[in-house]
Amino acid sequence: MTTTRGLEGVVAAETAISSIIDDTLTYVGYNIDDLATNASFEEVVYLLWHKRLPKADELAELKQQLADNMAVPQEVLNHFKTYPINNVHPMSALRTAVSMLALYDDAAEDMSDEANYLKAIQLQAKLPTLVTAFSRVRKGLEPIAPKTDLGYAANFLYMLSGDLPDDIEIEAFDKALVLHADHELNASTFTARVCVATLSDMYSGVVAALGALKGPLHGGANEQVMKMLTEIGSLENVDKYINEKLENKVKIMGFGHRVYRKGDPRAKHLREMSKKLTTLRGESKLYDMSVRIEEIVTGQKNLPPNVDFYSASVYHSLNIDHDLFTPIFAVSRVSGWTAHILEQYANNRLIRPRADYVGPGLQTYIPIEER
Ligand SMILES: CC(=O)SCCNC(=O)CCNC(=O)[C@H](O)C(C)(C)COP(=O)(O)OP(=O)(O)OC[C@H]1O[C@@H](n2cnc3c(N)ncnc32)[C@H](O)[C@@H]1OP(=O)(O)O
Ligand SMILES: O=C([O-])CC(=O)C(=O)O
Repeated sequence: MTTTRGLEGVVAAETAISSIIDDTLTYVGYNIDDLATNASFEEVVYLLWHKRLPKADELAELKQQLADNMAVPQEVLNHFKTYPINNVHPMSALRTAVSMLALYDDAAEDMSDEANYLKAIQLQAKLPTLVTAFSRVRKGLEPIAPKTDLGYAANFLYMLSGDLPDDIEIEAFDKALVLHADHELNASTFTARVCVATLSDMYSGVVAALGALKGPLHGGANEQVMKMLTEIGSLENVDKYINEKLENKVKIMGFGHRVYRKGDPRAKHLREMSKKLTTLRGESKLYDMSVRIEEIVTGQKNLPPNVDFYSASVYHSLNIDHDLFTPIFAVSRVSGWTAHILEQYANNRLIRPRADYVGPGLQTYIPIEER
């Protein structure tokens, strides 16, 4: 048996949801550049779930379904109030809360196609409410109920701050959601598929995926990028800081990718948004620092930025707490996870690879008193 470390290059599933071919990302055959420029997040969610773009009435129906299902059970909100708040990362709170949601869904164990589609809607609708409610509860504030007349992106920003967001904020956040929605067989999506391939339920698949997304080598990198920018503090400090890290073989968060070689096509959209929003907020220093970091890392290591690099300064400019960046990634990616879970159920086979055993050879059991 030969081992492929990290399953690099291994093709482990067939999918009709998204593809990365020659550094081009498509959702159901639509180029990400086209979608980022033209599509709303709700359209993308419909596309991933139904493998086609919605007609106007279908989009209106989905928007209504999402708005109607955003409220979460009071028991789940009350549970947040019992957490040792200073020690709880919002990704851990979200992971726990999604697991708890299953307890209040009468159809959680119903494996029919109809019930599974409704679960996807429930999850997509409720994640923004969970993330924003947790953020408020830990600040001693009451959660804000969603407004059914707001779109998905606007509702998130509204529930977070209590203020109605302006058009620029809504457009930027919506685009960020579009860009993060799906990405072929990334680690969290693979995790979700492995979980539900045992014919476990959709909530379990999403809880597993949240655990995988949380790590700094995957979705957790966006929070780490902001931590790095904060530590660096000024444009003058960038060269010394980054060069020292590279010399010591410390990874620069937000750079590199397992699949892309020339570059992540999503990064340029986020770079553009970062420039616009940081300038608007009078914090263009963050953008300038990011550009200089990119010059050094790309120049020295030939590692282009990934989706997590410029999203950090974008979310910061939207006044979002830094440890909510990864939960926001989940709010978008749950669309991809649920699409992949539905695809896995539709043509399921248990995912069970082999391991190359490298431990000791056959040993004779020694009774405990003789060891
Ligand atoms: C949404 C997402 O998940 S996008 C990815 C988000 N993650 C990050 O931004 C974390 C930083 N990046 C990384 O850790 C990696 O580039 C990964 C995990 C994304 C992909 O990496 P892999 O394909 O596993 O490559 P691997 O980690 O083996 O690195 C290969 C070489 O490139 C180097 N390298 C890779 N990424 C980086 C980086 N960000 N900074 C510096 N060096 C890096 C490694 O040190 C290694 O060097 P070596 O061969 O001299 O030991
Ligand atoms: O595909 C990957 O390995 C990671 C990634 O960029 C994503 O999940 O968006």
